[in-house]
Amino acid sequence: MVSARDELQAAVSGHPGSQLLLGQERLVRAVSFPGWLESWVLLVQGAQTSLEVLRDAWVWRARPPWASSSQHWNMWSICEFLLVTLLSLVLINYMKMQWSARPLPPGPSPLPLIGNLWTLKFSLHPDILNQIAKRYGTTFTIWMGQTPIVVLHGLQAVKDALVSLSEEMSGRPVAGYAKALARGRGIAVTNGHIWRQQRRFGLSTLRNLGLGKRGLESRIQEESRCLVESFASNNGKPMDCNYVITHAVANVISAVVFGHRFSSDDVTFQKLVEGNDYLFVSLGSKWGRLYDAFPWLMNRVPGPHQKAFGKKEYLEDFVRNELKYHQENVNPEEPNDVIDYYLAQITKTKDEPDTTFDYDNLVQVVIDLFIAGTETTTTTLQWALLFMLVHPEIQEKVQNELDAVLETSPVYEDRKRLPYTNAVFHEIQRYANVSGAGVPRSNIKDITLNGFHVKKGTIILPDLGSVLHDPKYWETPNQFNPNHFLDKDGNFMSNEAFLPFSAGHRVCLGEQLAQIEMFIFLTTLLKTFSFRLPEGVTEVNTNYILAITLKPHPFKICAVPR
Ligand code: HEM
Repeated sequence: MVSARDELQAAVSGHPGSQLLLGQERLVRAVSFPGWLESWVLLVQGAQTSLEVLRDAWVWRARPPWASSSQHWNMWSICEFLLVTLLSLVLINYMKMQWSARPLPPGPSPLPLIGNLWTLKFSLHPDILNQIAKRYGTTFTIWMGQTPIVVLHGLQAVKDALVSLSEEMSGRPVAGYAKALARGRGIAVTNGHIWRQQRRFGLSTLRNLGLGKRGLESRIQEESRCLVESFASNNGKPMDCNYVITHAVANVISAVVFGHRFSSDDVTFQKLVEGNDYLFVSLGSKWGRLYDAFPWLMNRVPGPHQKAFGKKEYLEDFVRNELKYHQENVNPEEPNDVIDYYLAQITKTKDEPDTTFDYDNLVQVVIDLFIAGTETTTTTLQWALLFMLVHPEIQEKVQNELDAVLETSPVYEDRKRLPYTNAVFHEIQRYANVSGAGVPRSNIKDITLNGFHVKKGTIILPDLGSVLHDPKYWETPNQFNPNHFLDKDGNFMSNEAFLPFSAGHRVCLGEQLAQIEMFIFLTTLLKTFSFRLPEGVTEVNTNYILAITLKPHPFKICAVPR
């Protein structure tokens, strides 16, 4: 076989323009798909030849050796060559995308390099995904740049994958940015053995913490009393409730993981909450996507992603300090929080060769619980208060039911005696749809989805928003309507399409904690205050802001004591 270098040399000794064309020709031959391997060899050879020509042109400047004294390097040829090379590369890239799209479910045609990013407006907008589903059905493919994502739309498609193929669908795609932040540790962005061990530990610890007299519920009740004080201190004046709710929710997680709460004046705690918030937002940012695409480069350039790494370090130091305190002061016989349980687990498993329980994983598990549990719950509670402002008649009906039923501080068990309140809280979660299009998964084995063969390792997005608004399961999917959860006699009625926490092996780890928390916070607040719009304000924006969660626009609220 004649090597690229031999061909180049032959060309150099021949016609002056032929070496320019050689690289082009190889690139064009690569497009004609002789086969994957051959195609790549030609592509690499084409690029190599082209680079060598350019290098020589640079070294010899305006006078290459084959040129006679009157012949000068023609800049036009270089420009022409570069243009054709570029176009060829774009064309190759496009054809490769089309080629790899063949076995995947149908979807809008991707553009070279950017895929469907333009159509998607560079994010996973629920309305756009709806439009695509109308055209291509419940299982379709979109391209985020060069990466195909199979989207599952509506309850049936999501259930067929997450529930019927729970094990196969239990992978999490871990792109560059999340990987760099979590460094392969913890629960939310790990896979395989490490994920299984850490997740199992997380679940059993949350269950253990729910029991006993210092159980989760009494901690949440304690926090709800502090939240009431924060609202009350504003004396019914207009306030932005984001800050107080975020602190209350972060304090519940603090109680779970560190075993104690923090005063909202505590500067270190404020920095923890702020860092946690920053990291969560940055995970969904454009800088994060740039990092996914060019990790080597992004590691070397400044930007908000570098700030996120700094915040992550602060969070890690914070957790390590707590860890040290626990090691020095806590009785291992009486575990009281996640750190205590984890330390006991490290000791218990230290001689097991395949153990993944160590201090680094401990730190990441704690951070995962903070990141996954704070923003989602805070945002849902914000939506809850916003919907109460927009639907004062619903707020009043809930309050009447609470007055009639509750005599003492609410406990989660009370939901069974409060069917209307329970229905309203479920409807808040359904309608708010804080997880938007959901969290991506990947399949750990080859599977068939809706008749399409999907190869192991494909990114699959179970669109949870489409389930929570699936017209087959909700009478008025686009209206806030508590009747979605009530039967004709006014009893609470569950709905199989209520999946805000997802489903299957990777279902939200904090589902129960979040539900208890939201129930106790909201019942306590609505029993104590009437929530009203500030005087003179007649309208509220109920559209969402598309961040990593679907967030409400900032709003002011008056908490008037009842
Ligand atoms: C309203 C509140 C919440 C909502 C709507 C929510 C929703 C979700 C969703 C949709 C997922 C992705 C599941 C999947 O991969 O399909 C998830 C994962 C997760 N959530 Fe939540 N969540 C909430 C609260 C919490 C809380 C309070 C905690 C912790 C205490 C928590 C911890 C986690 C963790 C650790 C994961 C990753 C699980 C894994 O990858 O195995 N979440 N959550």
